[in-house]
Amino acid sequence: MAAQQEESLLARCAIPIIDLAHIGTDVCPMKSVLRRIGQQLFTALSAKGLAVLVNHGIADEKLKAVYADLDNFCALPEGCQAQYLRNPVSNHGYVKPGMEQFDTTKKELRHSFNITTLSAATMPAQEDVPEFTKHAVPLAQDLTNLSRVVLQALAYAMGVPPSSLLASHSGMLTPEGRNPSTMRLLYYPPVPPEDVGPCNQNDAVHYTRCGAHADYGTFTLLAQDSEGGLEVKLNGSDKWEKVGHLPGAILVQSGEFLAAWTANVLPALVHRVVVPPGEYARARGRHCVAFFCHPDTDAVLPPLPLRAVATPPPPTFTPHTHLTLHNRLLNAAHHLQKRFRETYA
Ligand SMILES: O=C(O)CCC(=O)C(=O)O
Ligand SMILES: [Fe+2]
Repeated sequence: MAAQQEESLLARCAIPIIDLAHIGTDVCPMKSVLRRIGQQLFTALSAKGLAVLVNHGIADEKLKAVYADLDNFCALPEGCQAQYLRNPVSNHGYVKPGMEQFDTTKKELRHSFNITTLSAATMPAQEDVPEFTKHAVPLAQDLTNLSRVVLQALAYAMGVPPSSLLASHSGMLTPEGRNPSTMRLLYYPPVPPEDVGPCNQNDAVHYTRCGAHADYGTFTLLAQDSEGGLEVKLNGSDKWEKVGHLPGAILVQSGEFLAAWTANVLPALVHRVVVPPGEYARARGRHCVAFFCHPDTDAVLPPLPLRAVATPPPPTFTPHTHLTLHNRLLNAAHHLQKRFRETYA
């Protein structure tokens, strides 16, 4: 009997799929392809808040290698992990379950390793996780380059010079710490069989994987394994919908900075990761890699010359109340620090 496909946005072809074949390189992309991709991305992000990239050139093996490295990191003794704990200033390092909470009513079972600089000295040492740096650095570079392609494509669609958007994001993963962009490796461990506590329902521990939120930056690139659980609220809708899985694809989700900069023409995508139902799914771990693309800390972006877009639907979520406008120029740095204070213990 054929396996039944799960009902999801991807299964219903409800997320625009954008083909990056023939793009060239991030340094010298094909202008005609960039323009086409820019239009498709802009349309997708304005209507849905997300799109799917295929033929992006990042091999699945590279993702699987970092998933395995993170598993090895999570298996280290707590004392050894402790030396790599997240640095609150740089945001680089290991975030153990409970350290970052989006939903305070549930226990969020999630291990993350944030990478904000590629210096080997800040990565797990070879004797702890032998190939961590060897795998993570090239993947971070690939995702930085892919972000540069997305930025240039968006610039075309927004009517600003691609070089201006690249310039305002020029510090991604550079050692000077002038750009908060982050590659995050995520592992969600299996969830205990039932949400029941030792005595009665009031003592029950309620688990989730990642509470509802929108990401803070320009956009997020997201590669996930096939375990499922990612849900989104499409713009204008209050309903949670499963994203589903398309092998090899990378999702693009718009973030709060982009929403603020475009006056919600490109609204931030609200998302969460739930524990899929059923004993089998609960007993399985989930892996994913997110690349949070942010503007430079000192970047000030001008109001956009957006051509009047047909009145955007009312946003599901108005996330940009902390984004500050200085003389009508948008500065993202304070906003990010505020979000970190809200979510990190
Ligand atoms: O695991 C995922 O699919 C999403 C993770 C996420 O939303 C985040 O870390 O901000
Ligand atoms: Fe997120």
